[in-house]
Amino acid sequence: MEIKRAAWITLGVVGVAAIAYAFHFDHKRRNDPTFRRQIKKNNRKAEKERKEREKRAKSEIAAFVKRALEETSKEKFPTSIEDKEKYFLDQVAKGQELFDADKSGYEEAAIHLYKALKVYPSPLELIVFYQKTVPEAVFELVYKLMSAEVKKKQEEYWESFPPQEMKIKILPITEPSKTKNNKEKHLIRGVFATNDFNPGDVIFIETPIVCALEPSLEGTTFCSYCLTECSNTVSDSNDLFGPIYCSVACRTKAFDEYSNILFSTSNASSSTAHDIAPGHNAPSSPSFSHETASRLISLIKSSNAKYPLMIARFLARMIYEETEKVAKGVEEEYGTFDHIERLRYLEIKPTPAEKGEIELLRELLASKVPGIQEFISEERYLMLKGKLMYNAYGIRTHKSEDSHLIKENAGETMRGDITPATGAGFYRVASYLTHSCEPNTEITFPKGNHKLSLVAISPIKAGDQLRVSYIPVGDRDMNSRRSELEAKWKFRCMCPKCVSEDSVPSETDDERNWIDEDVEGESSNEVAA
Ligand SMILES: C[S@@+](CC[C@H](N)C(=O)[O-])C[C@H]1O[C@@H](n2cnc3c(N)ncnc32)[C@H](O)[C@@H]1O
Repeated sequence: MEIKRAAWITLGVVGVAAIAYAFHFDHKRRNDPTFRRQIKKNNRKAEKERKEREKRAKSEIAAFVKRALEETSKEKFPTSIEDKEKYFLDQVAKGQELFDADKSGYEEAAIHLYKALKVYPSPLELIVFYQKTVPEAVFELVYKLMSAEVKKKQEEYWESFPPQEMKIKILPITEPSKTKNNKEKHLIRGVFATNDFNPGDVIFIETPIVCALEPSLEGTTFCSYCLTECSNTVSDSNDLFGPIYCSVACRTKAFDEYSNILFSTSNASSSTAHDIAPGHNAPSSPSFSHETASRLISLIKSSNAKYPLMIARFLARMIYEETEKVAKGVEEEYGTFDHIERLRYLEIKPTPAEKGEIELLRELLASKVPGIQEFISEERYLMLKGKLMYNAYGIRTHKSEDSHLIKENAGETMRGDITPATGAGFYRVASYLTHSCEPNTEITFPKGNHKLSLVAISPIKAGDQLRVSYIPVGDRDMNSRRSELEAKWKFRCMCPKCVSEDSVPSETDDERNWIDEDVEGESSNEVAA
């Protein structure tokens, strides 16, 4: 009881002293200019010291990141699975030893853990594990290294893509605002020639990342892989989708890139799977879900919807790339996902149809790649669908008299073509071509398959922007062209023809303003539908 009382008295005395000091302080602050100046000076000094400390810490981290990335870039990473395993365990052990010893070893520990990450097949899983097990300060350093690497890779992307032999560059453009009252500028990219071209010249040829036939043509006389019309067909009796191919080469590519993962009941590798005569199926994969695959197939066929198939193929292709990377120990500098990251897209609002597609895809792929369910989030699926639908081109390989065979799904056709397409393809470079009502290039499929050729239709000088027409132009007036583009593509056409024909020019209707600096974070600058 006595102790408690004494404690209260002490607290009371201290409290009274503090309040008295606060009064004194406030009084001085209000009435004594020298005191006020002194306080301001002290505050400025403290703020300066804080900023200096922050700056020092930042530059220490920057120096560490630079040193660590340089050191890692000189490292000869193992390629075989056994050597990778050994290397991984060795790096993790060294890292742990260092961070267990004391704080002075944190930086070196982070470098070892980062090196371990570079050979681990699923780095994201490992990062989550690190977060739970290594000291927070070490984790922060590893995370900084990873972020710096991603940033560097993004900055270097446009140095190696597109390859020089395509004779084009993809450069940022500031797009004048879409509406006259909107002063905001949007940053997009366009394709520019690096050589001169004459009408009729092929500027580049491109193979799609993925493509798909209109579902009503599957299993008829069109190759499911390259979309060509073929008289001699090759089938794959192990594929529940029932595709036909124009050649063994196309069948093998389709099997390796996606059908093996999606609809094939065969568990064998491509070299053996197709040597099995039709009717003599290879043993099916124990994890393969016939039922889920069949449900996805009937969804695609009954609704005539090719985009769920294109997305399934796209995701399967990503899985294929990852497995190739692990098996061969060689990593493509930029994977499929890196290529689509910067593309614009239309935001798609989820409908019950999309929710069903996502569920089926998740179920199907989870039986092949455990843990992929989380990757196929609703947001990511819709983003992928938006990017594919907004940027894909219709591929026309059929004779016009066969057009009646095609039942296009109106909800999936954005381009205003008069004749239906045989299918659609999603291309890395062509996706960046902007529209003009007076285009200088056109997209063709001269080989009658999925290979896209961009052909010059007027003289082009190095440095000119290459533009195609998204809509039939003919002799339509500016308002009609702009309305179609606004309705289907959600942008106000600012091509030179529309700008010159616009009788009420606005300040945003000037010629485009080319800029050199890199565009950051475009993946989020989607055009709202
Ligand atoms: C199919 S994407 C082309 C890819 C785009 N250049 C990019 O950076 O991802 C179509 C987008 O390009 C822009 N665009 C294309 N042609 C245009 C034009 N004539 N006038 C204004 N914007 C255009 C619009 O923002 C439209 O949303």
